[in-house]
Amino acid sequence: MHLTLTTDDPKPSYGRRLSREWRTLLLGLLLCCLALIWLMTAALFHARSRSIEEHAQNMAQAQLNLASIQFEQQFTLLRTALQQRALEREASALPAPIDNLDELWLIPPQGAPRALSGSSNRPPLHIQALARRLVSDPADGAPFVLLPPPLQFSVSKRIPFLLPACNRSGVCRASYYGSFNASDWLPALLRDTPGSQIRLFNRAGQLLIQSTPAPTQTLSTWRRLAQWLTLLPSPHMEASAVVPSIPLRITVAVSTRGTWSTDRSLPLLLLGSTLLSALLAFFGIVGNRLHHQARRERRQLDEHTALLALSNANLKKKLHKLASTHQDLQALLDTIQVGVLILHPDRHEVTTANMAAGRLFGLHISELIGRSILSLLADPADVEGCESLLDQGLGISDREIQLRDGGGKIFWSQVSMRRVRFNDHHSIVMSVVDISERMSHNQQLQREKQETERLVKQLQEMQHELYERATHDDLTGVANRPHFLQQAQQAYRQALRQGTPLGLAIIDLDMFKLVNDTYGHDAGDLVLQQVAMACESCLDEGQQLGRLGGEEFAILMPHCDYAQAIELAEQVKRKIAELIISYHDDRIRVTLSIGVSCWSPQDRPLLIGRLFKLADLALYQAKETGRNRVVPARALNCLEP
Ligand SMILES: Nc1nc2c(ncn2[C@@H]2O[C@H](COP(=O)(O)OP(=O)(O)OP(=O)(O)O)[C@@H](O)[C@H]2O)c(=O)[nH]1
Repeated sequence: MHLTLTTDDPKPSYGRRLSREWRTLLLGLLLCCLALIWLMTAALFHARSRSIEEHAQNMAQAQLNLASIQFEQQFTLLRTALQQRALEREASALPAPIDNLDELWLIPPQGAPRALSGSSNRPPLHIQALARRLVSDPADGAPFVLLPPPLQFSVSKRIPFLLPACNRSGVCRASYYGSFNASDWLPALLRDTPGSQIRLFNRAGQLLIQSTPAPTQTLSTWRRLAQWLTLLPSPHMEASAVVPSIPLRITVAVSTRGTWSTDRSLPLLLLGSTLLSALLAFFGIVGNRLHHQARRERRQLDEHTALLALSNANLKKKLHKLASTHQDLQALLDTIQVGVLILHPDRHEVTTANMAAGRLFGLHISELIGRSILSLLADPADVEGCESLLDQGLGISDREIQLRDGGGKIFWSQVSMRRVRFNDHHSIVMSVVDISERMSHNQQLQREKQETERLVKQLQEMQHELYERATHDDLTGVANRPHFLQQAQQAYRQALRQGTPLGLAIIDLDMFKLVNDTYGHDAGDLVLQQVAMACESCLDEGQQLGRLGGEEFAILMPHCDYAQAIELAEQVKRKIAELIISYHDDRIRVTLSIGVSCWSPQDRPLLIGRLFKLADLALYQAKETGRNRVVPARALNCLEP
């Protein structure tokens, strides 16, 4: 399975990148091997150098031994010369000594003397004369100390390298310097040769210092000069020996600085150059990759820049178009007398508003823009409701909402909100109509309506009361005579239409005058109320009780024939006869006399008054026949309905 990466920018395949990494790895390994080889070479070279140094030190020691022998010979000659000169001076005058030891002068082989100590820069006459004499005759016969000329030796050794083409050789050169400790022999020498001069020559055999020091001062002066002469740049090898025949210590110092530096630094240079090459190769590879990457990124950046410029131009065009559209929209909105606000779909902030909206809220349009519409809602419940609806993307249609204007004043408004797409952007268009005046009228109307409803209700109650008063008996609450007669007329008409029977019973309390006379009129009223209630309790639905006047009542019984009417009358009579009415401490009992009449469909039509007349005749008959009785009208032979 091959993995193929496809992008707009062609990149090397995975296999090619892998081989490049392998090449880099192999190059690194090769450089490491080379560095290892050069390290081994440096170690071998260092070992060889150590052997050469040992050889050079042996050579120096041998030269030192040779110098010791030469010194011994020189001082033997010196002693002999001194003894010979001492004998010769007995007959000749000694040259004027140089008394001032603090003034030491260096007399170069060619040139003017130079002060080594003291304050005078100009040499005195005797120094100038001495210099002239020494230049003309350096081998003057005055006593002198001669240091041997510098010894030089050289060693040469071939140093093979591992690489066949590289044959190198190292050369060691060293200079011989001598110093001596004159603490023992120089005072004795000066004592033996009083007034003598000491001359100091350099390693080329040229006279440097000529002096006749006092014994006590000469020691330190000469030690200082000797130290000055024996200064070495930086000795690395040192050997010393004591000349056995004279109190002289000879020190040989061999400077190797600069001798082996070339050969010692060569492996280090090679190693450094190898490491530097490795580093350069590494940084070259990395730099190459970075360069390619930078070029690729630069190309991508250029493409992105071009795309950005293109989109920027398009954006400018759209912005320009949007600005002109916005101006048109603003002009259009300003012609509308309804407040219109355009809101951000998510933040619900006002982005555009017309002048009518500004007037509604008492704010300039610029003050409205940026405000959250939720901050303009006065009722927290509306805030929650509107926020929920807007978040769900739903709209609001003609909702009556209380808004708060810029001064904090609350006014009623009719608000509609709808999410629209305008210029490829979603927005919420909100229309606001001030309905505070209408709401005030509505509230006034509502109040008036409530008042009217209250009055109507009161009127109805009064009407009902009037009706009740007009149709019902004040004392017993049953239908009064006119209303009962009216109802009897209607029931009769209905019986005629439907062809159903209609029963009528007229009831009269027996001996009621006696009740009034015995217990009083109030007791009579109570009896009338209790009798009416007892009679009503015996009635079925549709049957009607009425008070015809005084102690006289009547019962209208639709759909009842004679038998049913008589049965009901008997029931009422029994009920009243069993009724005991308590009045204070008295127990009052009354009876009824009832006359019953009935119209049947088989009968011929009659006036309702005739039916009453028949019942009344029957009642009269009941009174006449002993009271507490029910007498049907049909029992009266003389009467026909
Ligand atoms: N307490 C009271 N008495 C009334 C009322 N209306 C009529 N009366 C009395 O009822 C009595 C009727 O008496 P009467 O007509 O003589 O009849 P009665 O005494 O019942 O005798 P009979 O009918 O023959 O049995 C009268 O005394 C009236 O004053 C009323 O509303 N209240």
